[in-house]
Amino acid sequence: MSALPHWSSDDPSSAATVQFLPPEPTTDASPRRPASSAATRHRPIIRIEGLSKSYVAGENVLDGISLHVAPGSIHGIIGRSGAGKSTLVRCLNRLETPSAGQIEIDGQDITRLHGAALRQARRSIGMVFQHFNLLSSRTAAGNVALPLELAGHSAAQIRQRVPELLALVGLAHKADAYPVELSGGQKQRVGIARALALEPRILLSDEATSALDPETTEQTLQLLKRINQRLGLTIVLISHEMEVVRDIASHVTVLEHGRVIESGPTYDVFAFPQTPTARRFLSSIVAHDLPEALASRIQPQPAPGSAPAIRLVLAHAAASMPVIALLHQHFGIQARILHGRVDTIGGQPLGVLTLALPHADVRLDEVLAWLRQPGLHTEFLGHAL
Ligand SMILES: Nc1ncnc2c1ncn2[C@@H]1O[C@H](COP(=O)(O)OP(=O)(O)OP(=O)(O)O)[C@@H](O)[C@H]1O
Repeated sequence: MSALPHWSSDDPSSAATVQFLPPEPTTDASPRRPASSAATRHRPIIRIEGLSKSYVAGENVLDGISLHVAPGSIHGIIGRSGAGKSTLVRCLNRLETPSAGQIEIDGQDITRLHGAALRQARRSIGMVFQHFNLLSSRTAAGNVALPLELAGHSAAQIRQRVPELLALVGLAHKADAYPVELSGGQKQRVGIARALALEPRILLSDEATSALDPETTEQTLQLLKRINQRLGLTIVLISHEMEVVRDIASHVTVLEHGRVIESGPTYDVFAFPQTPTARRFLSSIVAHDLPEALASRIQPQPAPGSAPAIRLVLAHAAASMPVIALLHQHFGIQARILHGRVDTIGGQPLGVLTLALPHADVRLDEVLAWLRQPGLHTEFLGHAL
């Protein structure tokens, strides 16, 4: 006997009647991400085309990467260990030499540059590292002065510029301190001031907050954000911490085996990941994937005591929609939350909920049709026991 005889277990996409429509014009709530974004509207400051890199002949660590980075954006690069993130970022400032492809920075193909021309181009790209890479024999001021000295600035220019840079990162009072006398967060701020010394247009950050505690991470991210906004600096940031990407990146690219598998505005990638890898990666932030124990309780066919299970992505304004109350109001359904999370991505709310919808008197296809509303994406998962 089926416990839910009136629910349709047919293909839910063949939904018929729409019982209730919102007052505003409906737009397609498709899970596919929008094609147009800031990264495609502006002339990119970084344009990577067909970039490949191998350390060992025949083994591509980067495999035909094409990627555009919009000026003024903060672009996160995520992916498993060994996916090629550091190699990609190190190709951007030619710490690594690409095996094939082009990298244009501000319209100039840096893969063709050598010697003095390459050194000149590198000045427009600063870099911060996970372990700060400060010279222990130099004070904070001395570390910040180093790139200026190497670039041939006069002593008078350096005396003027270094205090400005230390003030920018909130360390004017630590000019004479040696690295050993600084906390991790302070060392990283010296690293950031040093990276900004030659007024780069791009800042590369390779796990810059990974060695810091959560509070210091937050302060460092706020500093990077301020610098991004105040100086219009483009930041390319590798992080294995999805919270960092959520809090700071306007765009994100997911790498797997040296290839781009997803790329777009952070909100869209987080709300509608297109690949299992990205879904897994984002699961600490967005509840796309169900815990194993729960997933195994959802079966394709109804069974006695089971209830249809759906996943709802509530994006933008829809995230504040009282969807459970509305399901009850319109269909008399007493939805049960099986799993879910609401978070804020780039200042915008995003909710992902898995609901069980026990009810005997309504057709599932009608409920799914009603759920097709702006900002709401619904996926029928099966029948939850
Ligand atoms: N200098 C090198 N010589 C040889 N192989 C290298 C070198 N640097 C990186 N690799 C290899 O290239 C692959 C990609 O490494 P990369 O450091 O770019 O990945 P990643 O995504 O940044 O990893 P992680 O998150 O662990 O830092 C790995 O298999 C790594 O072993």
